[in-house]
Amino acid sequence: MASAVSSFLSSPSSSDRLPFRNSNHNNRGIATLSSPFPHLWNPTDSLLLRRARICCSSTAGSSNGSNQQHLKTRRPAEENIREEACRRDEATGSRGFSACYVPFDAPADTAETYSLDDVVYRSRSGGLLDVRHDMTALKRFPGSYWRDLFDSRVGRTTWPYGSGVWSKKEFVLPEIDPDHIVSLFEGNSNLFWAERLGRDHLGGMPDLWVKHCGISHTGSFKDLGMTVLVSQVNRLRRGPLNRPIAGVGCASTGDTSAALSAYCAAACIPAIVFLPADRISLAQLVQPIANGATVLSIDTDFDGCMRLIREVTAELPIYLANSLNSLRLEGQKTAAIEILQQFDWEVPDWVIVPGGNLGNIYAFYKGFEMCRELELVDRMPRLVCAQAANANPLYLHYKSGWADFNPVIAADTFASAIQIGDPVSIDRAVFALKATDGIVEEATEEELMDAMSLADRTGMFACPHTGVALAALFKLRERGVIGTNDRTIVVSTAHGLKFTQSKVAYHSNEIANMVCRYANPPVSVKANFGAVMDVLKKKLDGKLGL
Ligand SMILES: Cc1ncc(COP(=O)(O)O)c(C=O)c1O
Ligand SMILES: N[C@@H](CCOP(=O)(O)O)C(=O)O
Repeated sequence: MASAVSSFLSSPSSSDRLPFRNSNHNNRGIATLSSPFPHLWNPTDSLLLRRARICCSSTAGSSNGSNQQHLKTRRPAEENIREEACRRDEATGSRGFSACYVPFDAPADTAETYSLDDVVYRSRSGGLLDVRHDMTALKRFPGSYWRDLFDSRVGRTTWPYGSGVWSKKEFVLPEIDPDHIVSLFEGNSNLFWAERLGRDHLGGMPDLWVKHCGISHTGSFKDLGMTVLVSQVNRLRRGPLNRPIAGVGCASTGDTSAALSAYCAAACIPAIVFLPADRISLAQLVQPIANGATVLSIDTDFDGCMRLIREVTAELPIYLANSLNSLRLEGQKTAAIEILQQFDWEVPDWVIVPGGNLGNIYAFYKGFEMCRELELVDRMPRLVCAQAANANPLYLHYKSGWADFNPVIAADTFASAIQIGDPVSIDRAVFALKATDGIVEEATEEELMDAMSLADRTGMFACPHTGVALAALFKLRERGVIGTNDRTIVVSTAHGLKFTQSKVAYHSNEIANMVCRYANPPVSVKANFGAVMDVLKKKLDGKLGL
């Protein structure tokens, strides 16, 4: 496949390779006339004219306009939801909310800040960055205001709030113009009550839930972060900023690349993805290919790809889309806010997250912590990060009592998307776990595949990474750390359909040194009634009433 794929490859033309211009220019303006993509969501003269026309026509003829404000009039036929949002946003704008980059874990009064319009991934000292919101501005409103506002936006088509990410826009990218947002209405994912798994296999756990972040546009939680990152790139590339960003690039174990490619394709922005050759599933490989990305299948592991993309993005005007870029985490943190919302703003006891490059565990921390600080809720859940034993640098670090961190060479694992030995967000993960009295667990290949397959037996179709999180849950229940009645959320990070090869191997009993306890291979039967009856009698022994 890799060689077939190589014929798809093409490099960006050299004329696109303009140097970045870092700037503090902070655009608060609304949609512009100079978009490089006139065919795409372009606020052209005619849109401005239409806006003006619509504003006039909606005030004219409504002599008692204020009495009717609570009634939403249908948007005019010639206007789409994006245009409607721009018209509305001219009145409301960012309402004084703002955010900037600061060094990760910097003191409140740090002088080192960067505009989100800067292209910057590292602090002056080479450390990680974080997006810091103006909490004083947000605190002007009580927690109940934010709860009601977010609840009022769920499940609507109003641009951009129909997205589970952008329904929390004020907590994400408060200043972005709705016209620059690239959203596929991601988020709002199912919080699945794992009734049978909890009851039959975890000692009667009545309050066990699976947050299905993988039932999403590209089949993983990465969509939540990518809508934010690609929206910001769209803003930078379009007027008035007009930054010469030739494309967006990432290293990936399969899910980041799928999300990046889809969002870039939707926004007509070139995507470049570096994939470790022969280490990702076929379904994941075909996603960026189908979306028209430039796909480089590289003869190294994920950590090698990550080193290369960092070098390349330092050299070329290609914007980095990995979670080293803290913008991504602003979108991913909304999954935590969504969980709170789905429980009517009650805080669960435990949240278990599979970890690889370790951005997501911090994103969950950040979402919960922001809601606590702004008094949407009154406490924090305890976080568990679950790793595959074959790729467990965080687990080893935790077991050493957070002594020196040592990267590892990650071995092959069925949880291929977390086959990462040198996670870029190690500091963020340690911070999140320490702040929540968190725990790190690991799962062997057999444990993760059994846990995934057992969950499937109860009606799920989990991915192996969710299997890692479920295996951690089994262990913590066995040890009595998680109690029978604890409200527990397992974060499912990808769709099982992306990982059918591993399920086929398991159910075919084809995996060396693995018992495959829950394997359920199909039965081959001759095409005659007697043979079929024999199989059914044997299978349903005693349950046929014969
Ligand atoms: C399916 C899946 N689960 C879990 C993870 C781990 O997320 P993170 O890298 O943010 O720790 C990833 C990516 O790394 C993933 O693709
Ligand atoms: N699992 C990830 C690995 C890269 O993680 P990122 O969050 O830093 O982009 C993937 O799917 O590529």
